[in-house]
Amino acid sequence: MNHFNLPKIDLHCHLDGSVRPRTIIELAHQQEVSLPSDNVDDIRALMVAPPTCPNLDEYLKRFELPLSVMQTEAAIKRISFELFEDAALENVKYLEVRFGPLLHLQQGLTLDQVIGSAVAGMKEAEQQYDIRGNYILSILRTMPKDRIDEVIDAGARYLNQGVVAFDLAGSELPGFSQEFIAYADYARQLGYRVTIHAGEQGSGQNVFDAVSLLGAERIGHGIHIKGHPQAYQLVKAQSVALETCPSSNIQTKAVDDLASHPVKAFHKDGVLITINTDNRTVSDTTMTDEVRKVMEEFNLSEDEYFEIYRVSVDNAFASDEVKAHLLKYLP
Ligand SMILES: O=c1[nH]cnc2c1ncn2[C@H]1C[C@H](O)[C@@H](CO)O1
Ligand SMILES: [Zn+2]
Repeated sequence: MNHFNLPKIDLHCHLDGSVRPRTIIELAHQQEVSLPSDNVDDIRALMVAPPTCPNLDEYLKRFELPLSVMQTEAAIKRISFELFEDAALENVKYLEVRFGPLLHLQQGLTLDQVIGSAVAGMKEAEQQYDIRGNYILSILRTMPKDRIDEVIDAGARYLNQGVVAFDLAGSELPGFSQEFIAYADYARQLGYRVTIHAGEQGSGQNVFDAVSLLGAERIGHGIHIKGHPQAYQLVKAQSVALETCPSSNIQTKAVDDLASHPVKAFHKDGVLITINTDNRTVSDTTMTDEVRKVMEEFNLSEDEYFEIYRVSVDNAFASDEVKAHLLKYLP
């Protein structure tokens, strides 16, 4: 099986967790940001979360370095372009990238500049490569809530022209959904689709709440619906697709190891699952690696791979035209 050649779809990939280490060094020089080292291997070592991360919060510390150089329009555009380029070069045909616009305001950019630069980088890559994409705007659950509506309003200018969805990311506390009902409602009213990180660090109840209170159509990770019958049934009944990210799930201790990842059991039982990277640099991975790991660990046939590919197409926040294009890659 040549996993590199397979057409692939990544629905869960963070911009700031997928920056090339060499780009960090070049941008730091240009921006006169001081780095602990100019050696690409040293920088990579600082960016990649160790397999021994005690938890998600430890993993999230790896984003500070990339974010320090992602505060100008040119840097955001370049990093967006390079992410789509890297994905296209390993046969990813469709990529949904997410990031937190509020994390990019440290040097005076407006939200429109931040979102516009990310979209511009993606569009440039779409012109050059056989890849299509969209952006998802993430709100960090631990940040003050006073500017969330501004993010939603700023992104609305790009809706269905590069921006498609609203997400909640960052540390996951029990019952977080209650605090975000009004924001998710507002985003849905304006036409955003909704996906929420839940059941990664937290319990299956968080998945239940994200679907029932926030209207999540997809769930980032969702591992912990295992062992929570109500959440499991709701996800199945409402055909909510799970964006699983196997390597990241091991690093953050959402699962002990790949063998105990529920991805195959979910798939066999009719839970909609997709395979994604989460963070290409922080999790030191690619779509080729994620697909290979899952297929080898669980002995998936090519037919089973394409069943999962089809779930990704069906649940992508893409236009009908893009979905029709993606279906052409099925054997
Ligand atoms: O796997 C994750 N779970 C929760 N939050 C995450 C994960 N990966 C990245 N993030 C956070 C850190 C980033 O700064 C933010 C926006 O991309 O999203
Ligand atoms: Zn994520």
